[in-house]
Amino acid sequence: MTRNSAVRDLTCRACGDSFDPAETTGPCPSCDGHLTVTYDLDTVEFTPETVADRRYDGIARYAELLPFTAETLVTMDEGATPLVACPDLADEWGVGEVYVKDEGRNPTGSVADRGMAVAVTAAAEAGAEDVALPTTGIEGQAAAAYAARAGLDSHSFVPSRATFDAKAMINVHGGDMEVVGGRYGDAVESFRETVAEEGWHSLAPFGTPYRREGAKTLAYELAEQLDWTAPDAVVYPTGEGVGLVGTHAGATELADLGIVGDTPAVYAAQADGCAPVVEAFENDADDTEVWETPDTICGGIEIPDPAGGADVLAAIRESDGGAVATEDREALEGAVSIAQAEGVEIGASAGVAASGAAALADQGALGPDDTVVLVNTLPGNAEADILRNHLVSKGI
Ligand SMILES: N[C@@H](CCOP(=O)(O)O)C(=O)O
Repeated sequence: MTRNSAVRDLTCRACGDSFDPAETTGPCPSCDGHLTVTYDLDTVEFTPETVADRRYDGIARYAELLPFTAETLVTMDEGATPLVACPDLADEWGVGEVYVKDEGRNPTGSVADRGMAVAVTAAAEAGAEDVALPTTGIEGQAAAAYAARAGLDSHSFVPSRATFDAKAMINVHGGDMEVVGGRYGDAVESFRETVAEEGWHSLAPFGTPYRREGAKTLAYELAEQLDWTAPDAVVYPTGEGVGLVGTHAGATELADLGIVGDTPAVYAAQADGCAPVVEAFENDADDTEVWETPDTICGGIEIPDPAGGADVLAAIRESDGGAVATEDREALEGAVSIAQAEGVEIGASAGVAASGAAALADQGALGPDDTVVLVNTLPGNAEADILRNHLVSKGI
């Protein structure tokens, strides 16, 4: 058996239609909306005790709440990343506890590995030979790695500004890459023009229901690492929204199963040079509008038209969270100060989570009794040049 027998169907968030997962892999066939994997939670055996008995450390540890069995997953033990306490930050911000969930310690060095493990498994199960996606860089690196492991060909559409490391590693994994001049929006356009024509299996964010499924595991790990309690707040650097939406979905499942009492408030952290989610949140809108002039040093979250905009807004409202934008300078300062005070190396996008959390603490949204988690999406040394240039610009 390859599929988890607890999976009920794929349900469309927009029109409510449901589909057999054996017959559909992409967006909703009725309306092109986002499909969500639903489970018969009554039949799921998932408790702290059953999890403790598992012989897996990575995401397969939580296979009862994933679409495929542990033995079927295309996995490199992604997940099982450290939750690092940052007491100096907690003191500085006047909040109870601060942790960095260090996703830079994943097999290809980013949070994208979680989703890609499940999405590439789904592609292989569906008999795909080629997978394709638009990417700011790290997701393409992860897709190329997992596709290589599954024996599939991968095609990444990457804006020229993506980091050298990510582009190089796509090639090192044998992935095909189209480097598109311009910014991420141009890469998405080029992807769309090609993917249908070639008949490739889409790994685009929300173009498959399965990246979100892998992203859910971050919430299970947080709960397990905090002795099966939910943190009060998770501050997530947000681009397309897969990570934040998946984290909220995983936390909601744990609450529905009665394993944790409440879900964390999720906060979308963005750079003020490209903050469509923050703008929509502040305007009480249900969906994002295209950000016409995206411009931030944090290339991984420079997403002017997030595919998951409506899903992110629903998740942050449902969880009593919010959205916060800060300047690039503050984000880089946040990343550098965590490296200097706590020793933890985080990337520029996670710097946005740090500066965003500081702003939220300042506004009183995070308080002295709160346990706050910042998600670090990739290792600091993948963006060492950006971080060091910030120091140079300060004359250090
Ligand atoms: N890609 C981001 C991380 C979060 O992305 P999302 O598309 O899941 O919102 C990064 O590079 O930091």
